[in-house]
Amino acid sequence: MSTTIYYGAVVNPRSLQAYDLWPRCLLAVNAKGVIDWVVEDVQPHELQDALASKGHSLETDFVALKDGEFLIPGFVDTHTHAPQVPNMGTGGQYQLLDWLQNVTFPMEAKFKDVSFAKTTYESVVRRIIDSGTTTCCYYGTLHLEATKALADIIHSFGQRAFVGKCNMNRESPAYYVEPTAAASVDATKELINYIRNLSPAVSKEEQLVQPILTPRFAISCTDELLESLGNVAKADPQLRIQTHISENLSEIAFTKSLFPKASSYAGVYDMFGLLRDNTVLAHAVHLSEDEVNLIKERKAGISHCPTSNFNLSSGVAPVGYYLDKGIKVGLGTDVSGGFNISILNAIQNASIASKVCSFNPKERPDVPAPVLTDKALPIATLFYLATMGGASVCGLEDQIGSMTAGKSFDALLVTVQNNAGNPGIWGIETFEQAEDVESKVQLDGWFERFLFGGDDRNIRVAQLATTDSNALHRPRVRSIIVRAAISSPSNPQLPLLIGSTDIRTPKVTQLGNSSKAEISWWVDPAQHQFRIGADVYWVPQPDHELYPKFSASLANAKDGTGLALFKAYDWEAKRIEIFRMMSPGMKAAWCRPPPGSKLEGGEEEAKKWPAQLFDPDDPESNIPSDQYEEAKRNWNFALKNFALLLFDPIDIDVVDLASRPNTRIFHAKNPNEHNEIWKQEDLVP
Ligand SMILES: O=c1[nH]c(=O)c2nc[nH]c2[nH]1
Repeated sequence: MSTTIYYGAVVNPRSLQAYDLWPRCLLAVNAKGVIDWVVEDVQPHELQDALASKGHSLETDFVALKDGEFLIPGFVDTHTHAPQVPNMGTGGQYQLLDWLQNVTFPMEAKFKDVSFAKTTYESVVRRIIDSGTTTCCYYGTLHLEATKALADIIHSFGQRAFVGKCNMNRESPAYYVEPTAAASVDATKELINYIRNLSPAVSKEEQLVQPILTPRFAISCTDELLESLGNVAKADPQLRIQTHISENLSEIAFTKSLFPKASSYAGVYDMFGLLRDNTVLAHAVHLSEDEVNLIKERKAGISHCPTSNFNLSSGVAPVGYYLDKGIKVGLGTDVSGGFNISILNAIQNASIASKVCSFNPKERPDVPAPVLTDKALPIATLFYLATMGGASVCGLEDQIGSMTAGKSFDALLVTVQNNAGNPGIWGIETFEQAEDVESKVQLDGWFERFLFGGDDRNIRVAQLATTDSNALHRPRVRSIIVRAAISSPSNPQLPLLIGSTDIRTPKVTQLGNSSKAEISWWVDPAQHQFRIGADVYWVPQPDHELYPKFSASLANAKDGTGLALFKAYDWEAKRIEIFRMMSPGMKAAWCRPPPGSKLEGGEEEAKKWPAQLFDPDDPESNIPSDQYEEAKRNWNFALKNFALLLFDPIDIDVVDLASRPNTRIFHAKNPNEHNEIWKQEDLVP
C-alpha cells in the first residue's frame, strides 16, 4: 500500500477546552499507517495544487469523504473486562462487593475452559472494535492460557491494546483464586513474555499489543503478592500497571482493614511501588485530597468509568476537579459494571456525571481558580477524554489520540447520513442540503449529534478474507480493488472477476493453502451487501516460479467453472493491460521490498523508493536518457512482482436492506443445469 490521501471533514481534539473543526481537510497516511501531513483547510479549487505541492495527484490513492462523513481519532477505552462482556446488562441490583461474588466471579471462572475463552473473546473483541475503540486496556481473568488466547485474538484483529491477567490470591471464592503469590507472579511473567513475543521484530514500545500488570485490586492481593508485583514493575519501568481504586465505600473500608499500615487506599499501591506514571487507576470515585495529591505527584492516570459508577451505585467521580488538579484522565466502559461496550456511551454518561457534580458543588480550597471543577463538562473536554486523555493515561500521547503528523492513523470514519440506519441521529442536514449554513457550524452539529445519539451504525469500517495457515486458521482481511471482469461469449453466466496483488504478499501463500476465499462489498447508496464466495487463482509473470501452479489450475479446470472457459486466453497480455491501467503512483507500489516485511532503514529508506513508474519504452514518458536504465529496471521489477488475482464465483449472497421487508437471496452455482446455472434461494436477511 502506498500513501493514502483523505480529503474531507475532520474533527480533532486540540485541548481540554477546544477542538478543531476542519470541513475540508487534506490528510496523508503513509504505508506504515502513520499520518505524514495534514493541511487543515483546502478549498476544492485548491486541491490539485495542494496535492502537487506534496508530490501527489488525484490519481494516487485518493479517498474523498462523502457529504455527511467525517474522520475523528479512534476511541481509547482505558478500562474494561473482556470476560465480563457475557454478563453485560445484568447485576445492576448489587453494589460492588456483592456483585463480584454473585455475578462476576462465577462468569470469570468459566474462562478456565480455553475453548470457551477463545470463542467468547473472538466476538467480544470484534464488538469492541466495531464500536470504535481502536485502543483498549483489557483485564482478562486469572487464567494464563485464556489470557494468552485473548492477546492472540486482539493481535490477529490488529487492535492496539494492553492485556493483563488478574492477580488475585485472596478474598476470592475457592473456585476462583490463585493458590499462592508465587504462582500468580510466575504466570504473570509468562504472559508478559508471551505477549512481547507476538511481534518480536517490533520494539517493545511500538508493539500494538502490550502486556500490563493487573493486580485486580488491593483486596484480592496479599502483601506478598503486591510486593512481588512491585518488584516486577521496578525491573520493567515501561510495563504499564492497571488496577481499581476507591470505587465503593464498603470496598474502601475493607481495604483499610486489610492494610492498616497504609496511609490510604492510594497509599497501599504506593507502598508497593505500583503507583507511577504509567499506572491506570480505574474509578477513583471517593479519593481524599491527600490521595489526589499523591496520584498527581506520582503522575498516575485515572480511568473515569461513569456508566459503571452509576450502575453499581458506586458514586460520581469528580472528574472536573481531577482535571483542574492536572491529573491525566481517560474514559473507561468498565464492562460489565458498565452495561455498554462503547466509549460513546461513556462520553454520554461522563456528561451526565459532570452535571450531577454541578448540582452539588464542593468546597475545594486546593483549586483556587476552578475551570472544570464541579462544572458540566463541555463537548471539547468529553471528546478529549475519549481520545487524547485516554492516550495520555496509556502513555501513548505521542503515538495516537489526535490527527497530528507523526501519529498513527488510528481513526474512525463516521457517517451521519440517514442511510447509516441509526434512527437516533436521523434527519441531519449535510453540507449540500444546508448551503446557507457555514460548514464549520454544520460539522459541529453533526459531531454533537454523533456523540450523543450515535452508535456503531454510524462508524463505517471497511474488505478479501482468507485463512492463515497457522494453528489458529485465523481469517485475514484486507481491502482490494476489483479492476476488471471478463466473461466468455460461450457462457456469459460464468464471469471471472480480476483483482491484483504483489506475488510476494502473504495472501498468495494463504491462497496456496486454500483456494477458497470470500469478497464482500457494502454498497451504501443501494443499501446492499454482496458476498461472493469464490475459487481464487493468481496469475504471475510466466517465468515466475509460481506460474506452473496457475498453468496446472488452468489445465485441470473442470467444466462448469469460469476458469475452464479461459484455457486458451492470453493471460500475459491481460496482466500487462491491467498493470498499464494503473496510475504511475500505484504502479510504483510494486517496486518496493516485499509488502509486510520489516522496514529496514526506516522512513529515510522509504523515501528512496520510486514514487511513480513510467513505461521506459513509451516515447510519451519522456524519460531522460541518463535515467533510462534505472527506469527500465524499476519497470521490469514491478512487473515481475505484479500478479492478477482471479475470482471464479461459487456462490453469491445478496442482502437488500433498502427493500421493505428486507430480502436476502442466495445464488448457488448449479453447473450441470445449462439453463439455470445460478439457482436462487430466499433466505432470512
Ligand atoms: O468495577 C469493577 N469491576 C471488577 O471486576 C472489579 N474487581 C475489583 N474491583 C472491581 N470493580
